[in-house]
Amino acid sequence: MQAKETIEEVEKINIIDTWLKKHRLIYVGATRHPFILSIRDGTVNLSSFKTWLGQDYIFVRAFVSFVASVLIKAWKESDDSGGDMEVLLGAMAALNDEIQWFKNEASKWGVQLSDIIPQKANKDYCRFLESLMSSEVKYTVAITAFWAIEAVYQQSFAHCLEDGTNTPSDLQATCLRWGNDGFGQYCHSLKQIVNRRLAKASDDEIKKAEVALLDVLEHEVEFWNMSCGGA
Ligand SMILES: Cc1ncc(CN)c(N)n1
Repeated sequence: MQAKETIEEVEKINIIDTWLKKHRLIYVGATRHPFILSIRDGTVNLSSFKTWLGQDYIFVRAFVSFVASVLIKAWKESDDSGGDMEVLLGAMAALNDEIQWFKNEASKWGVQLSDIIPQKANKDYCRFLESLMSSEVKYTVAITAFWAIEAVYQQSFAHCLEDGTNTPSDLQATCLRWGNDGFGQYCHSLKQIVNRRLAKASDDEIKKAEVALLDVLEHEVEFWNMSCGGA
């Protein structure tokens, strides 16, 4: 009995890692997608890359509003003992740079951002973000989704920068954008916030946060599929 309680306590401290083990298949599907693997081995189709670039620019604009809503929830619901506001403000500032980065990359690759029409997977993902912006959705659930969205990109693009990969030199900057150590550290800070919130959350919130994580992973897979010319 004593031993079982100890395991449960340990799992409560790091619920995220427990979930990532439990949902390993879909997590690997999102972070080791064929599109990412094609960047990593240098066989990436440049028209797929340009599709991803244009569609992601639209996504990031919706993502900014979502992050603003998470910031508002943090202000209303968090005791901020873990410096949540600072981390979220840093995220907003990074997204400002990210939007500028997309504009520069688009002009480099000849992608006309004003002509981009959002595809179904992108519209579905943006609608999901909007659903999380509702005041009915708790901070713990929204920040779990937020961490997952950032972590998928960090894990995916860092994979393309490992030793022995064949990532094309003109895509290195893209991989570094999300695969750099600073972004990894930022994702780690978000994960700590999420684990701290989940350790204190009600069973209902924990259940909703786990569903939000799974929803994010499914949307990320669909987003990569769309970039490869799927849905
Ligand atoms: C689809 C998607 N997911 C995540 C990220 C990282 N902010 C992004 N730019 N686009």
